[in-house]
Amino acid sequence: MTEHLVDPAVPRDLHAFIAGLPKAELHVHHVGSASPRIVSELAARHPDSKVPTDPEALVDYFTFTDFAHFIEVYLSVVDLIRTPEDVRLLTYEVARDMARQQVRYAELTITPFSSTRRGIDEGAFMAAIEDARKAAEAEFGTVLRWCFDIPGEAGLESAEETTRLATDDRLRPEGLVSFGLGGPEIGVARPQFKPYFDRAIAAGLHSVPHAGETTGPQTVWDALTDLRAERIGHGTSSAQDPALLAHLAERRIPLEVCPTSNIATRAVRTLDEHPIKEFVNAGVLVTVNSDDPPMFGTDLNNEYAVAARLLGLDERGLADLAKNAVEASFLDAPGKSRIRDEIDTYTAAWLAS
Ligand SMILES: O=C(O)c1cccc(C(=O)CC[C@H]2O[C@@H](n3cnc4c(=O)[nH]cnc43)[C@H](O)[C@@H]2O)c1
Ligand SMILES: [Zn+2]
Repeated sequence: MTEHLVDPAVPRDLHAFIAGLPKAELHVHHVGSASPRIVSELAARHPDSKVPTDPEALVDYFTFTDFAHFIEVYLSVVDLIRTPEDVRLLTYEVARDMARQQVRYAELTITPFSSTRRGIDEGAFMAAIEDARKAAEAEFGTVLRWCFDIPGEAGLESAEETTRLATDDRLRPEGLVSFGLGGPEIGVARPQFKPYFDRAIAAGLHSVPHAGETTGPQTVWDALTDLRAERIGHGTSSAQDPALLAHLAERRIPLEVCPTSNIATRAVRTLDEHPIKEFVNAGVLVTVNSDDPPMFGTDLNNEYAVAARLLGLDERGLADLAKNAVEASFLDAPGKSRIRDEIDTYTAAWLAS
């Protein structure tokens, strides 16, 4: 366990339980998962980069004044990924870090536009992520699936390119299950992306846009109505609208909650002010996720510890939280059953010991 991530308000044995708990993660970004180890390796390949390689300097570099600053730093890490081999390394090593946390299944959000516009060949990009996915499953036992997201701030050109890459049968990777929308929300209205989501949904992809992370509940309504969202990335501001919470609960539309991310980007002031408990009390299906873990100084295990504290969860409560992510995932029924059974077996053995 990483010592700086041990929350003193959470008993040590609950941290240990979380560390071994089989988990699924539904909201985690590809480039945003590059650990200091991975960043160092990429920076060594591309020494002209301004991204620091020293882990201590990286902590400062990954301290954000607001969401816009976060995106600026994020893009400097994107600039480290220049070749298909960089893409493969990043993807494979991210899976290794997930496996260490007992992540059995992850839907990883990838922004292919950022790579293709920087000159990486689109076919080689798809081959690199697929090669890493297959190797990770065989070697680490972690099943990866992809969400391709539009970087909204990059405009409709990026929406067109992302939709093309996600729906062209000659390119579309086998692991692709969903279609997203990320980046800043302020000034980037959701409805303009409706035609692109319509095409992606028609091609069989699930709709999972970010909404309500840095803007109000209307953005979540827009994501539901115009983008036909099946899950909401963050959805934090839903707490301001009781009718929206009731709608999410009634339709079983899960929220992908990322508590530490919301503090790091200053979308929420403190963890104690985070509305996760309001979501649970309203009957919303809550999943807990790490978003851009090294950039936000967290990992998935820490997010479960945060949830344990904010929601007052014991081992059974944490197992139910892990099962929420399985239920909300786009895994097939046998895949869901397998992870649920593993969670139950692990929890029963832990409680019996
Ligand atoms: O690649 C480019 O050239 C480019 C140009 C303009 C804007 C962008 C982006 O906005 C990239 C943003 C990208 O950010 C990702 N992301 C990562 N973490 C979060 C998050 O916590 N909330 C929202 N978005 C996030 C996401 O994958 C975006 O697509 C790129
Ligand atoms: Zn995100």
